[in-house]
Amino acid sequence: MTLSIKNLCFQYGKQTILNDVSTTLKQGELVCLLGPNGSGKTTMLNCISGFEDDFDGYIEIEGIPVSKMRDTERARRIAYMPQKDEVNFPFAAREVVLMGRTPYLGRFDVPGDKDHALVLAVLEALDIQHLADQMYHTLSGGEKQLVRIARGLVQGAVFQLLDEPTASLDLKNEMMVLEHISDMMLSSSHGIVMSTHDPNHAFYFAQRGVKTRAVLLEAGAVVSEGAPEAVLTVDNIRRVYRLGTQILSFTADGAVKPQSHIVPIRTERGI
Ligand SMILES: Nc1ncnc2c1ncn2[C@@H]1O[C@H](COP(=O)(O)OP(=O)(O)OP(=O)(O)O)[C@@H](O)[C@H]1O
Repeated sequence: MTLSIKNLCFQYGKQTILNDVSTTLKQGELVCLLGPNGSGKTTMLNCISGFEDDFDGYIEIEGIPVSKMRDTERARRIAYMPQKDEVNFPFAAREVVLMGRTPYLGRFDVPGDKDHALVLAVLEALDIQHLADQMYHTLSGGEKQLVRIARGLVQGAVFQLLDEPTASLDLKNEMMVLEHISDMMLSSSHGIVMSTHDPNHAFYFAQRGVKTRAVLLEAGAVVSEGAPEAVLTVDNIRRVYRLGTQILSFTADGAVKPQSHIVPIRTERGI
């Protein structure tokens, strides 16, 4: 299955946010969506998920426009983990995760044993089972993030859109989420778009053997896309972020291949 984005343009009022973006996401492939603050990453994910529908261009799965799909049909194909969301009612974390099963329930159905078991399994996989009965609104930012990731996972959609899933996570939880995403990619046929501010995430996934593509946005347009080493070069990063970097290579314990690692050196303010 392929998710195709063709000539996507989006404006807020008169401000162009996305300018003729075309790319694809195939099952079995992970796209790291990178770009400076305000370059349009979240807006692009909002358009793909159907959260924003007032765009020009096409977003299709196997030729069927996502905007023409019924909500449940779309939710079975695309799960969206937004950067932030407000759950305004006093739900326990486990109930928030259980909401991911909604696309599989009829209007008057209640979740069954299988749904509850899946929720528990995902909470355990993310090592947050101890949060299950805590009220969502009382969780820390990082804990909420993990609960939202769990909700996306139980949704079981082919395509997963993750908006900065590791923002506000501590070092260990960031690595755990990266490991979980790469394990999921290696053991199933999901397609993932993950926006991130850390280009090293793309190198990490590629090094783990995940079919990884980097897409670099600047001011709402794709400036480069392809294999992480081809996109995340010193020149491209200087051009897009106005940041001088060095790319190091190291071989992690137990790894067979060396992994690249971008180290920021200095900004190029005023240039
Ligand atoms: N509701 C809105 N109304 C007007 N402008 C908006 C709105 N939401 C976002 N924007 C603008 O759209 C542009 C792109 O925002 P977007 O959140 O997509 O960028 P981003 O690449 O995800 O940024 P970040 O890395 O900071 O999360 C920004 O200039 C932002 O100010």
